[in-house]
Amino acid sequence: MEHAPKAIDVTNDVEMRTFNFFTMGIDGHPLGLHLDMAIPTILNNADEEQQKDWLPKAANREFIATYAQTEMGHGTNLKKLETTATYDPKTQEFVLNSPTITSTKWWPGNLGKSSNYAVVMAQLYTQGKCHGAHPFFVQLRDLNTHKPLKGITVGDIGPKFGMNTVDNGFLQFDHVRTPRRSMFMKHAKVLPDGRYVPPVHDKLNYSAMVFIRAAIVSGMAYHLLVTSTIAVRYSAIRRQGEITPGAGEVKVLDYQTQQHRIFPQLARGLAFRLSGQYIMKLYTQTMDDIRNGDISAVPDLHALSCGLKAVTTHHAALGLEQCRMACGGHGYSQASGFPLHYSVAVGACTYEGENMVMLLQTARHLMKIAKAIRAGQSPKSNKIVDYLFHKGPPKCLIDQAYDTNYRNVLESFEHLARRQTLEVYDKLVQLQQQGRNYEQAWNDCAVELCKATRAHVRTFLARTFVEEIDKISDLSIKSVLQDLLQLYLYYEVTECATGLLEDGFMTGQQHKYAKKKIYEALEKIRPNAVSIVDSFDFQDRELHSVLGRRDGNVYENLLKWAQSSPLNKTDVLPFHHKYLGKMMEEARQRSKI
Ligand SMILES: CC/C=C\C/C=C\C/C=C\C/C=C\CCCCC(=O)SCCNC(=O)CCNC(=O)[C@H](O)C(C)(C)COP(=O)(O)OP(=O)(O)OC[C@H]1O[C@@H](n2cnc3c(N)ncnc32)[C@H](O)[C@@H]1OP(=O)(O)O
Ligand SMILES: Cc1cc2nc3c(=O)[nH]c(=O)nc-3n(C[C@H](O)[C@H](O)[C@H](O)COP(=O)(O)OP(=O)(O)OC[C@H]3O[C@@H](n4cnc5c(N)ncnc54)[C@H](O)[C@@H]3O)c2cc1C
Repeated sequence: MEHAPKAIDVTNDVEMRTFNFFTMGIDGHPLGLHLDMAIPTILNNADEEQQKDWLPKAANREFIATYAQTEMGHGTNLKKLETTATYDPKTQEFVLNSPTITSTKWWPGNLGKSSNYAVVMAQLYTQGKCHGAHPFFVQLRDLNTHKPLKGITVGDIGPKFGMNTVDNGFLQFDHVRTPRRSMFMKHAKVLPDGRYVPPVHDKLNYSAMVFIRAAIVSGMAYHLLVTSTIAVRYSAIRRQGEITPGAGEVKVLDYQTQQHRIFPQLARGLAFRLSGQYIMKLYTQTMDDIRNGDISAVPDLHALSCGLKAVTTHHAALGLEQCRMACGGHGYSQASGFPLHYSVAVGACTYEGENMVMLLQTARHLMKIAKAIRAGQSPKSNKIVDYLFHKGPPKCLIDQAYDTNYRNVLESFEHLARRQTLEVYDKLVQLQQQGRNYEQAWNDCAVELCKATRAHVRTFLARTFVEEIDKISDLSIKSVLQDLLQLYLYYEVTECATGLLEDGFMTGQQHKYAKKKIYEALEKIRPNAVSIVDSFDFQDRELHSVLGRRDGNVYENLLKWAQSSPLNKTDVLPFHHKYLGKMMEEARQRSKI
């Protein structure tokens, strides 16, 4: 063979991600931010010349870059970031500075020890005027010695709740000079003489955040499917108690309570997976549109990605905990894998926009739609929000036999989202009429605004699930997935029942009907549960779980796992006689006296 094939093509994004994932686990690694945020920023925010220079080197890993935006004092409110980048036309350089303690960059992943470059978000000053936060591509460490460059203080922020294989870091600039062209110039620009050229849309600089918010949806699907795999497999091994006295101990998966705990997580995982694919396609399409000068889809993408990010991370956090508790005492052991999966997954409730803040971003979008509805405007052929303009049935019809393709269930979700959106909009208007300014009124309505977003996102997730299952042509696969769909839809109906009952849309009888449909779905899913999770084809090394092993050999391996603990290297700990042994010996001596 002339050229032996390389094992991994490091410039191939998919190959690299797969390789990193299987070799470095799920709790992060030194290239995470480089691949997930720095490269997307270069792709979407660097101009052609900058891309030519930076992209091949980034893909080839000639440097490692991170995304340094959050500061000790501000993460959410980007307008108040304090790091400054002041343009000096004499030298055609920007001067980066961290004027206060709170301006210290804090949290960026892989900044602590690994990265030698960073995308730095800083307030751009030129010709005496501030133009808001803009991204700069800044070298932080020497390429040979890896020591911080002059004027740069950088380090690791210390252990965290989880993801401790990621070196999240801090960073300060003391009047560090960087060339004019280190500013990302695809959208906004600073000309050599210092003139500022604004972007066509002032949030295009935020596209890397939008990318991760969209990616998180599939990430949460992954976590939920992994942890429900562990819980289903273990529950099919674990025997405890009897259902029929004298008939022998049953697998705990046969208990209805156990199924009700685990199967909805499985169903939600699938729903998130399907919506995750949708939002990623929307992201790619919108970025292509932006490249072609069309920015019209940016607000829709932003609104949907924020809402999905918040809802899916929150439900994943709750679902993971249910899976852990479903595994009883062994679920609390690190051998279960749950501590690892949980601590990684819940980070996403916070990073890339704190969840409440994200829900409120989507609500801004919903309020604009409500305003248009109240003004009598027509929908704009937008698949995601048009339903808000339509009048649905006055009464819930979920218990009708003719509910083809769950139209009546979807209409119930739509009804709730429409009512919640319009009611909170009316309250916002009313409060302003009573003298509150918009921001005060907004804060007074914030909890209800978040509810509107959740109802809207629930509608989107459910509709996507129904539409995607409808497309499946293999009837045996479709039938299994339809059971999960049934569970998902009626479970979600009961989850938002208060809202549906509140205005008399749904009756108590219909609520009971939804519960009956849940129990029916649990029964249908039970015989297929293990095959369903096996079909995801997760490798044991992904699950990190003795309880979730594919071969089901739990007990023998649990014992081996415990025996391999460092504490069990010796029967007697080396310091035993110095402390506990001594204490007991002294106590025994005293009691003899
Ligand atoms: C197995 C794998 C498992 C799971 C994970 C999967 C993938 C994850 C991969 C890797 C994860 C690893 C590590 C994690 C990395 C985390 C990195 C970070 O956290 S980076 C820092 C993230 N920071 C934030 O998200 C900050 C949150 N704040 C904001 O985004 C904004 O400030 C704001 C809250 C949205 C408000 O913006 P701002 O104050 O600037 O503006 P206004 O409120 O006045 O709004 C003005 C106007 O603009 C609209 N808007 C805001 N943002 C955007 C946007 N991005 N795009 C489009 N439009 C936007 C806003 O809605 C307003 O619109 P208007 O209503 O006025 O029309
Ligand atoms: C694991 C992890 C990795 C991270 N990686 C990076 C990284 O690589 N790069 C980077 O730049 N950053 C990173 N971050 C930082 C992260 O993006 C921020 O922590 C996050 O955006 C939340 O911002 P905050 O910390 O300022 O929270 P705060 O805004 O201080 O939130 C505190 C509370 O205030 C509430 N709140 C704040 N503003 C409002 C509002 N307007 N309305 C209602 N409630 C509000 C929030 O809902 C929350 O309950 C990371 C964080 C974590 C945990």
